[in-house]
Amino acid sequence: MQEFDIVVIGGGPGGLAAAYGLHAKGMNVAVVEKDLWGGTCPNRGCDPKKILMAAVETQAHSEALQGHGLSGVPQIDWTALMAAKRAYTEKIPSGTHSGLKSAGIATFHGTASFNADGTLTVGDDQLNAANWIVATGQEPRIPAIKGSEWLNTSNEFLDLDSLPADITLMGAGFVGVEIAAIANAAGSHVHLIHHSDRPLRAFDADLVHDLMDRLAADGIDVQLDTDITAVSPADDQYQVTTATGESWTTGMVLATAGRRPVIDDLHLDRIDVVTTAHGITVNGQLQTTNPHVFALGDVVDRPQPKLTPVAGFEGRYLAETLTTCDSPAIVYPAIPSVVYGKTQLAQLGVSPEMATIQADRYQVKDLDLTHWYSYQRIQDPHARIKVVVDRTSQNIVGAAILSTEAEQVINYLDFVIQNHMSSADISQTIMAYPTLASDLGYFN
Ligand SMILES: Cc1cc2nc3c(=O)[nH]c(=O)nc-3n(C[C@H](O)[C@H](O)[C@H](O)COP(=O)(O)OP(=O)(O)OC[C@H]3O[C@@H](n4cnc5c(N)ncnc54)[C@H](O)[C@@H]3O)c2cc1C
Ligand SMILES: NC(=O)c1ccc[n+]([C@@H]2O[C@H](COP(=O)([O-])OP(=O)(O)OC[C@H]3O[C@@H](n4cnc5c(N)ncnc54)[C@H](O)[C@@H]3O)[C@@H](O)[C@H]2O)c1
Repeated sequence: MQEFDIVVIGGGPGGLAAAYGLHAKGMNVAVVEKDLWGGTCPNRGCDPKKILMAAVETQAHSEALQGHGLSGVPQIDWTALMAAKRAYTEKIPSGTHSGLKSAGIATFHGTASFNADGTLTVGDDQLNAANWIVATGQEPRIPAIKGSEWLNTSNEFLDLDSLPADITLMGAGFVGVEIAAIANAAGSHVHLIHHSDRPLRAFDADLVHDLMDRLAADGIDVQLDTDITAVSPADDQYQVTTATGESWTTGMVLATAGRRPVIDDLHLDRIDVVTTAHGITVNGQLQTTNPHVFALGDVVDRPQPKLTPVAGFEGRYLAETLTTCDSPAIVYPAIPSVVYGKTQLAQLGVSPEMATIQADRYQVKDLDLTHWYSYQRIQDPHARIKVVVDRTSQNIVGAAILSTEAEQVINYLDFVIQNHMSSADISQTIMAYPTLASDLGYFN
């Protein structure tokens, strides 16, 4: 039996933030990882996705300037782009593991499983700890349809040797919309199929509608209120069938219908940790129903979006609070969400929809940005922002933006909201001009 102060299960961004923080406070820490050290984000999530997106964004900027000083749209070389992605991702697991080892954090590679006596088995190793942190993340959910065994996921897409000429995505959430943008820009014909009329439900409905129009204008076959009911092999392709009997042949079908918590192997029932279909139940201190077991990151059942910076924030919170008594509950700052692509959709703070419901408290400014200098310069065809302003303080408290530059603007607004600033406050800062940052003072 090997004894530790804390054992962290899951070597992703959340687990690693907790492990390094607790180690820095003098704790004897071990981390267990069953697959790739570094977890989803750097191996098969945010980072490889955004490497592919670099080509998409550059192509989109060039496309917008056709007839405005550029001629010829660059084409994506999938093989070379995938090689660039792999050159980055292949170093992640060994680099992450050696970072832990050189810091003096114990590591175990294998699937962790709790025993009824509260200890942990990892292969041939038996571990015991005063406290445990479960940070095992999520994995793609495979819908139970006829032929579900033929469905692939974002894991396979982000490591494809060659891109099929036709690809079908089942679900228009974050993953589906981003993969649609990449595959479309790289030359594949994309079917983006969503079962309801409300894709990207967490985002402003008007801007989502605008985004769907943009995707359709780019040549993506966007079908809402459509259920894929069966997938079957057809020669070296697949036949997709919908509930209304429509069908087509496609080179690959991806389940992009959401993700599920990775908890099956842990046997959490043996140690009285309660879970739901959405993940592990925790209190405000991220403590589970077993007082010695904590959980963080994507595996937790909580309303905050499941994003890398949120997992890291929770890891740092636990590193701080596990070493103190009677710690205060975690308080999340405003959390920006961005759907990347040729056109980016971003949102932060009080949503325009919520602000409209509470109209006596908030004002929503719906601004067409296409004629603003920053967007004319790059010929951004559909830039629009909704800014939420608190009527009493005049502070900006929320925003939703659709534009090729949304990821930058939302991060500037994150600082504005975090620092309780109004446009008048922003005007007291001299920004480099003309830039997206110098636009901030004009938002109300
Ligand atoms: C395609 C895609 C794109 C994304 N893009 C973005 C983005 O642009 N921005 C963003 O902020 N977020 C993005 N995300 C979400 C982001 O990847 C996650 O929020 C983040 O990785 C969560 O970190 P985590 O530490 O909670 O879990 P994970 O990173 O999933 O790590 C959990 C680790 O636990 C391990 N594990 C599981 N069970 C066991 C066990 N029994 N024993 C031992 N180890 C175990 C797993 O192998 C895994 O390595 C994306 C996700 C996907 C799938
Ligand atoms: N840019 C980013 O920050 C980014 C990118 C990718 C993923 N993520 C994170 O990962 C999480 C998971 O992303 P995701 O896209 O897998 O899930 P998601 O929940 O965002 O989207 C899945 C969508 O599929 C729909 N769906 C469910 N069943 C379906 C079916 N049978 N047919 C068609 N559609 C169906 C759901 O209604 C939902 O809208 C996100 O919530 C986000 O937190 C973030």
